[in-house]
Amino acid sequence: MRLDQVWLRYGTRAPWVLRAVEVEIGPGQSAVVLGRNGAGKSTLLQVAAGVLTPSRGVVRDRPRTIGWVPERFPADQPFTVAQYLTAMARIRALSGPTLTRTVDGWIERLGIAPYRDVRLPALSKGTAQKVGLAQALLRSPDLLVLDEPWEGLDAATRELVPELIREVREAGGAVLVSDHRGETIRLPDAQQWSVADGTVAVVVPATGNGASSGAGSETMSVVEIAVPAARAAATVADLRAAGHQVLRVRPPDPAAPPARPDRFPAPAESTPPAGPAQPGQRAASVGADGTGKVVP
Ligand SMILES: Nc1ncnc2c1ncn2[C@@H]1O[C@H](COP(=O)(O)OP(=O)(O)OP(=O)(O)O)[C@@H](O)[C@H]1O
Repeated sequence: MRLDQVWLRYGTRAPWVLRAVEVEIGPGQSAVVLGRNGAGKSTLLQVAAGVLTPSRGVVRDRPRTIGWVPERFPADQPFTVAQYLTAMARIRALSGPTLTRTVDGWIERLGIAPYRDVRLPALSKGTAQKVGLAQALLRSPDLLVLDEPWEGLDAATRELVPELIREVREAGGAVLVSDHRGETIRLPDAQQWSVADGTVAVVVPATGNGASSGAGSETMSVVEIAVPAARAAATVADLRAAGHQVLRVRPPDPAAPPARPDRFPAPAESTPPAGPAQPGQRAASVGADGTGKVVP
């Protein structure tokens, strides 16, 4: 799945929350979405899950079966846990003994059996969150999107979350998860998507979860280039066609000085050799303000 030049704002006069975002994730991969409060993590996840439609740009190749766990499970519904999960399982085209087995299995695994006949509004936040997790996993998702899944969970279930993520990945699903508690230290091989100022910077780990070009173990070079804003989209297309991975295009920064040809000195003896990129780092961007990173 790829977010292609995605922009989003909550109203025609509202400020942009996401600006020219370019990220992608493939089957079996996971990414942790990081950023300060209000940076746009939930917005990004909702766009990925199809809950929000981009104001501009497109989401390409979104998988068919999506498990979506919002930051706050909407527990204001007049059903018991069992009724709710059964209805959700039907929506996911389960039926008969498979439906019963699946619903019972998740109720058991997430430790919510004592609450199966309790109505959703009466649940604690943590138990409601578990119901939210269960409904997302009733059918093995091709894309699992978890917004702050650790919030309100007890210790045992917090331990379970990385296991659930691993299982989805092993079944070929992709996983996006936001985290402001630092819990994603439990997901060492996930990509990191850092959201700031409406843009997303990507760091791919050296092993285990590389992006689709599979160059995770190579030593990477980072090339920064500047293009006129009007040429940004075409340049991205050219770079992709040439086999480079372009993960980000920075929007114009009005405060930035105009790019000058001498901003990036030509390689010369006096130029200190660039160190290797961070292990596994494959950031790439073409900045309309003139900065960016392209990795072959
Ligand atoms: N439904 C909405 N209507 C208007 N503005 C919104 C809406 N949802 C979010 N925003 C605004 O969009 C910006 C990004 O919010 P978002 O919830 O995506 O950030 P976040 O990084 O997930 O924050 P947090 O860590 O606090 O959950 C914020 O300025 C927020 O106020």
